[in-house]
Amino acid sequence: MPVRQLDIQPGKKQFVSIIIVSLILLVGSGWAIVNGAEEGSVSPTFLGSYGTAVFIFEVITALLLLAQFLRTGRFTYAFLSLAYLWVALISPVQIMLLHETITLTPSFQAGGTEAAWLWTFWHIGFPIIIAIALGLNGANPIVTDRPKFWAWYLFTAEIIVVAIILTLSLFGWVTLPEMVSQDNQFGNILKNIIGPLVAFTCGTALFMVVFKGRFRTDIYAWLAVAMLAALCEGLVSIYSGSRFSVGWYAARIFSLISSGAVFLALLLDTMALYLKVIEQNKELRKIASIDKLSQLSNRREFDERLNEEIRRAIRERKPLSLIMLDIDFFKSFNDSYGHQAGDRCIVQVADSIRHVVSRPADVAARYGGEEFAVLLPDTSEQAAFELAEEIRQHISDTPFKLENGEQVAVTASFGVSCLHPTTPSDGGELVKSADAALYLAKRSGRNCVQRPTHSWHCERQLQEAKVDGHPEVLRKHSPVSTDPQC
Ligand SMILES: Nc1nc2c(ncn2[C@@H]2O[C@H](COP(=O)(O)OP(=O)(O)OP(=O)(O)O)[C@@H](O)[C@H]2O)c(=O)[nH]1
Repeated sequence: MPVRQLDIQPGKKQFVSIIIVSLILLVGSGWAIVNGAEEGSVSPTFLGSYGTAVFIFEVITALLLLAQFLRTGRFTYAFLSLAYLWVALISPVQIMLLHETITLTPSFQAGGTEAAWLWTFWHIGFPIIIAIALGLNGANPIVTDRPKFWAWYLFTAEIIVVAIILTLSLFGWVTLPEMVSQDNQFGNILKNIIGPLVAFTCGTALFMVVFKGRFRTDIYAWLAVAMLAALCEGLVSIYSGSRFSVGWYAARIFSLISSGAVFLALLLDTMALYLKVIEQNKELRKIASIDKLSQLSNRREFDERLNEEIRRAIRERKPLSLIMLDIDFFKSFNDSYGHQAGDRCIVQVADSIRHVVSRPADVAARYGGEEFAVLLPDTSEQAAFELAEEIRQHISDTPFKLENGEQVAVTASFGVSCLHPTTPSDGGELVKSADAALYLAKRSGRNCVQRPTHSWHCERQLQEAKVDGHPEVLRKHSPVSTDPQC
């Protein structure tokens, strides 16, 4: 399903930049119209760089706009992309025809007139397609849920049309009216008909972009600049002298601005979207890993971190400890003071855990209901035991305040376990033993900390010996062992 919520609105800085560029375009065109007929230096290398820049800008802009179409399904973006593809396909050939020798190769019957006609197709086709694009962008923009199919269909159709235009222009199969004389002077058709027509279509497209697009997104805002630049190019072309005149150079620069404006907007959009996605990913990760009530890690995050820490402890041959704790008589607390008070009590216990557990590597989590777990990497059983005792003390020293001001004592029971993991499945073993110790704490009268039973330790040592292949330990713990400790 296409995503439609990622349009970036232009900020204050962008509006200021748009106003500055527009003013430069208007003042520059005024100047170029007055001085346009003056001869400039003939620089065929300028044509090469200009052609390359236009082609690259147009191709990338067309692709980025195509991506917008595939994302949103809006036909406006499809046609905007077609407009830029149109220029990308026609402009290299047109610029090659202008290059020094004028003819592309002798087998092509093409020259200055064909170049001028391709310029016409380029400069009239582009604003017409832009105007169509904006015409499709009403209050209820036309969208499709099959953007890929339409992309293939529309792009193929345009490529066929361009192929026909290029073939007709390059092979001399049709005789087009002369527009440029032998000495590169622009003819009457170009000056009196084509130039004004280009200016008119660009003006219409600019009107559509401003009144339909209303600067709602970066793309529409910079598209307005692009169309203003295209309009300036058309106007200056009417008044410029010949190829390589001052006006001709100015028109080429406006053409570059027209090509680069949306390209720049799309680049800025892509950057902004990239940063937004990173931000949202972080936010999503946080939402997915935090328990809403206690703001500690949730069970999912705990399980993930347990696996990670087990792997790390195996690698680094370090101990891993776990504290499991459960609020005492929580059912009767809920029954006596209500579920909401119960919730606040869970938050208070979580605060006590947070107060004591401060190492960044430790993971304090709500394991489920009124049960919590604290994972302590690189921590011995004795250190974990002391930490659990500290949490227990903090919880029992912090009575719960009811809404009527009455204070209620809250306690919790703790199970502590520690092991030097040897296999990834030891995560389950660690939880099981801490849980067993917690059960022991409940049976021993609650509000206390317990470790796993001695027999669990012996069994564990036996397992480790099997894994490490220490026969002496195996012998010590074998069923016929006379070791009084086990
Ligand atoms: N208010 C509240 N209660 C919860 C929440 N999650 C679990 N509980 C309640 O916690 C109670 C846990 O009860 P039990 O498992 O019997 O344990 P207990 O009453 O604390 O008894 P001991 O653990 O043996 O001390 C149940 O009544 C659950 O409904 C929660 O998010 N909020």
